[in-house]
Amino acid sequence: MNILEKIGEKTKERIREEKKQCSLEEMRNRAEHTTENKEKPGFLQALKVQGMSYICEVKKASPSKGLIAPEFPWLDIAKEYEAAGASAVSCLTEPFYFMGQNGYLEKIAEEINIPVLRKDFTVDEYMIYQAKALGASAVLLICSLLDDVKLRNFYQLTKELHMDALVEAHDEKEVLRALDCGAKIIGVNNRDLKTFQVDTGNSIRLRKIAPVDAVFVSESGIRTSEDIHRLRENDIQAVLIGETLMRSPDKRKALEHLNGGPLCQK
Ligand SMILES: O=C(O)c1ccccc1NCC(=O)[C@H](O)[C@H](O)COP(=O)(O)O
Repeated sequence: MNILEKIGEKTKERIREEKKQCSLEEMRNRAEHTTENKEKPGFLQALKVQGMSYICEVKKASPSKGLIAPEFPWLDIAKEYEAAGASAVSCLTEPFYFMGQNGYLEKIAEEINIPVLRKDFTVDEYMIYQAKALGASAVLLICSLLDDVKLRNFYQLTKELHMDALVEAHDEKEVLRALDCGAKIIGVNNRDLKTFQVDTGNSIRLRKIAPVDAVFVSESGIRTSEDIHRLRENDIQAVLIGETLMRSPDKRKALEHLNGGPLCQK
């Protein structure tokens, strides 16, 4: 089993337990009655800025790096990202490998006016209703964790709930599967899940097989303004950045440095 499969299995277990506290019917009901997000731009819309758009991640720990942020003022971090001009915030809710919590997402979504992506390992439709009920504007659908039927159904459910999905691929075949399910936002992860090595060349290579009108997000391992420049030159419209920002004491300065100047606002 690779790390993603392990996280997927652990997530299935976790959701089985969570369903005992709040059933699928109850979660569906909560999702359908939430009023959160009515005033915010959608996730897809927020990514359509001139220049590069930034999805900034609130991330305490990870399987590849262990503990990243021993001090973790998660709400202040999200507010700092918003003030610095981020297009969206990505919030980890996976507890066992990333030390995330649903409560972080819920409070962040309530307190900021940009969309929040629930960064979790969606393996059950329950998690999509739950994301909506917690205030997320978008969820992550990872191709390698889902068969074609689930990928399509889960994508469809995000649309029914007026959410967006970041559909994540690691190779050519998965980019084609993402497009096939109707994805408008394709994320390519630059992290090799066997070695944890990152190579932004992976998203540049795969950009070429997605249509120009798909919003293409390069995820993981983005460290320098040169990385951003090269991604932008290769028609990549958005980046998802965690560790580099989490380790920067001044998020605005770090983002402006990466971007080579202030971020473009809509
Ligand atoms: O971050 C990890 O170590 C990791 C390992 C296995 C599966 C997923 C993993 N990360 C999830 C992400 O996609 C990243 O948090 C995100 O792209 C930001 O990456 P980074 O900027 O490198 O922190």
